[in-house]
Amino acid sequence: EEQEEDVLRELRLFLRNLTERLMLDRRFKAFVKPVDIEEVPDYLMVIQKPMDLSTLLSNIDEHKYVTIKEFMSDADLIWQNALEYNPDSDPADRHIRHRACALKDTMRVIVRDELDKDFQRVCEEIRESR
Ligand SMILES: CC(=O)c1csc(NC(=O)C2C[NH2+]C2)n1
Repeated sequence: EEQEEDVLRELRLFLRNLTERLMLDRRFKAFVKPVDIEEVPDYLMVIQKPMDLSTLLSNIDEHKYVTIKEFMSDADLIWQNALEYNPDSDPADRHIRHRACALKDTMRVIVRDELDKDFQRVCEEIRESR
């Protein structure tokens, strides 16, 4: 009903704000756009489910996420993919892994500190009712 749509509108506002803040952070520049398959032709041989911050933003606008858990499943792909694609000990791999870990921790801290637990539960109830 309408009150449910009010809740989901507020969730989308939170998710857009979170995603936009991550996109503005210089550390996460490599995660803003999809990996360019022309530049990195082997990427799709290693990574089954590519994800990036601009794709998250499009998904939000397409009402893909009803709970924070669903959003975090996609958002976690970004840093998980980076750790998988960059496993070596060379400095370039270590550098992007460091940024992937910073992305993971930054997202979790913002969600823990800024998303109300009761609000999260209301979103879960809506998902279970559909
Ligand atoms: C988004 C992502 O995970 C990404 C973009 S470039 C890259 N890795 C490299 O450019 C090389 C460093 N060793 C391979 N990883």
